[in-house]
Amino acid sequence: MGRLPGAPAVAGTVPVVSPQAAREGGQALVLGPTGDSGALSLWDPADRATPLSVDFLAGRQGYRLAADRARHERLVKALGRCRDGVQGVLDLTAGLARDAALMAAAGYPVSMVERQPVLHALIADALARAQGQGAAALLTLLDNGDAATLTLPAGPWHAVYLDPMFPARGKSAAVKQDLQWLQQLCPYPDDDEERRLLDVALTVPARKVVIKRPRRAPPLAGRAPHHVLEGKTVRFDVHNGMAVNS
Ligand SMILES: C[S@@+](CC[C@H](N)C(=O)[O-])C[C@H]1O[C@@H](n2cnc3c(N)ncnc32)[C@H](O)[C@@H]1O
Repeated sequence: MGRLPGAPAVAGTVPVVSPQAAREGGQALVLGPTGDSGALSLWDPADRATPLSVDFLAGRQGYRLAADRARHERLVKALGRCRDGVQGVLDLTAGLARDAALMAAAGYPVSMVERQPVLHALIADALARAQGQGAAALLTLLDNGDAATLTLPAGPWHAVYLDPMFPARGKSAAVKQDLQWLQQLCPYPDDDEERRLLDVALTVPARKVVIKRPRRAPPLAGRAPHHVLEGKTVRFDVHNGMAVNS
C-alpha cells in the first residue's frame, strides 16, 4: 500500500509522492489525507470511488449515531443495561469502529482493539479530529495489536464484543466498496483463529460476550451461544462471560 505525504508511517505502507505514482507503482491502495479536514483516508488510486475514512461526527453512519436511534439498534439490545461497577464494552475487533461508535452513541464507554495497522491508524486519526466530541467522548483506542497478545485493561467489563470478518453480501455499491477494501486488508479467520478469538473473549472478565454473525452463519468456532437476537441480515449471539454473576 502507498503512503502519501502527510500520512503517518504505518506498518505495511511504502512512501509514494502522489496517487499517480502509487498507481504506476502497482499499489492497489493508498493512504493519505483528504478533504478540508485532512481526514486520513484509504482509496484505490486507479478508480474514482469515494475515499474511506472513519468519522465520529458526520458521514454516512451519522444518522445511526443519534442517541435515541442508537438505543433501538439490535446490538444495543443484545448488550443490555450496563450496571455500575464495571467498565463498558471491550471491542476486540474494532475494524472501522462503526459498531464501536454506535455503542458509544448509546451510552457505553467502549475500548477498541484493532490489529490491522492501517485500520488502527484510521480510527486514531478520527479520534484526534473529533477531539472528544460526539461518540468519540466515550471511545478509547488501545495499542495496535492482536487481542490474543495485547495486555488488555483488567476490567471487569460489561461485555466483550466480537465482529470477525465474514463474506460480504452488502447491497449498495458503497457498502461493497468499503467491504472490498476491508477484505483486502483483513483475511477471513480460519477455524483455529475463530477458536482462538472466542477463547480470548471468554477469558476476559466480562458479564457477556456478544458476537455479530451473518444471520445464517454457524456460531463462531461452532460454539452454541446462550441466547441469540436475530435481525434481518445479521444476528447477535450472546455467551455468558467469566464475570456473569458479578
Ligand atoms: C468485520 S471487521 C469489524 C468491523 C467493525 N465491527 C465495525 O463496525 O467497523 C473485523 C476486524 O477485526 C479485526 N480483528 C480480527 N481478529 C482480531 C484480533 N485477534 N485482534 C485484533 N483485531 C482483530 C480485523 O483486523 C478487522 O479489522
